[in-house]
Amino acid sequence: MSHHILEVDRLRHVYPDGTVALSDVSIRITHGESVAVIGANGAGKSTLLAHLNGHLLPTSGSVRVGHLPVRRDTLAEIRRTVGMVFHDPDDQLFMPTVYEDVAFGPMNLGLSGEDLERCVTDALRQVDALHLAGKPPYHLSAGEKRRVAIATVLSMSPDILVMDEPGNGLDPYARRQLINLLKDFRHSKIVTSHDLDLVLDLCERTVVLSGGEVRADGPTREIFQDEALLRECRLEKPLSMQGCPICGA
Ligand SMILES: Nc1ncnc2c1ncn2[C@@H]1O[C@H](COP(=O)(O)OP(=O)(O)OP(=O)(O)O)[C@@H](O)[C@H]1O
Repeated sequence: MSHHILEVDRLRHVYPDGTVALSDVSIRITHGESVAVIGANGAGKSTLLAHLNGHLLPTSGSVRVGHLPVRRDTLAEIRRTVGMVFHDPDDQLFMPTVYEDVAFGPMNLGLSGEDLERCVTDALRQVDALHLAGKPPYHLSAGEKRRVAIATVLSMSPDILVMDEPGNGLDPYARRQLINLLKDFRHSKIVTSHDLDLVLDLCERTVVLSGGEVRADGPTREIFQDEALLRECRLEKPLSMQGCPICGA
């Protein structure tokens, strides 16, 4: 299972305009962990996640998936192991129909015929989007697009699932379905979200980013109990930990 270990070592990322989005970030995620990366707007969450499957490459430092360093020449193998749900579903959906979008990855892995059909159907069913199979992605609602984007990644059966704001735009029912789906996913998952109740429900470990640096890394409930840390990093407790404003419970 060593290929399921994700190691980020002294990662620094400077965008071409000189913005230092990440400086000296180190994190080790072992097989089966469920980890949230949280932080205020601009903290560096999306930049960090984009390094985990080589969508961005480090300015310095390194990212490794098991024995493989994330580099231009290892990208194909890295992307078979690390499935990435992007912040914006439009970055993920580009085929004429939803079916073709979900089939794209498995087809490239050599699946065809009934195997391909079963794989696409299963992935769409998991996100309750089978009825959308024949639609063009640009006709979908925001929440439907999000669910289909998740299906394009599930259809590849990744060993590590990386999701940037997976709950964005989902109605409460779809959000709950997503949480249950992710709870059933046996391998490692790394999620960014401003939905801190989702984080509390889903991730036993939380990494707090602020100004491109790791400010805290530990058990999620302990992180959310640290009021000074939350204040400093412009975060708030999940609603479910804020108590009832009427009865004070
Ligand atoms: N392509 C880019 N060029 C220059 N600066 C960028 C680029 N993309 C992001 N940044 C900057 O890098 C920093 C980190 O951005 P990032 O998108 O990683 O933050 P985030 O924590 O995901 O924020 P949010 O919660 O708003 O999604 C910000 O200061 C942002 O302005």
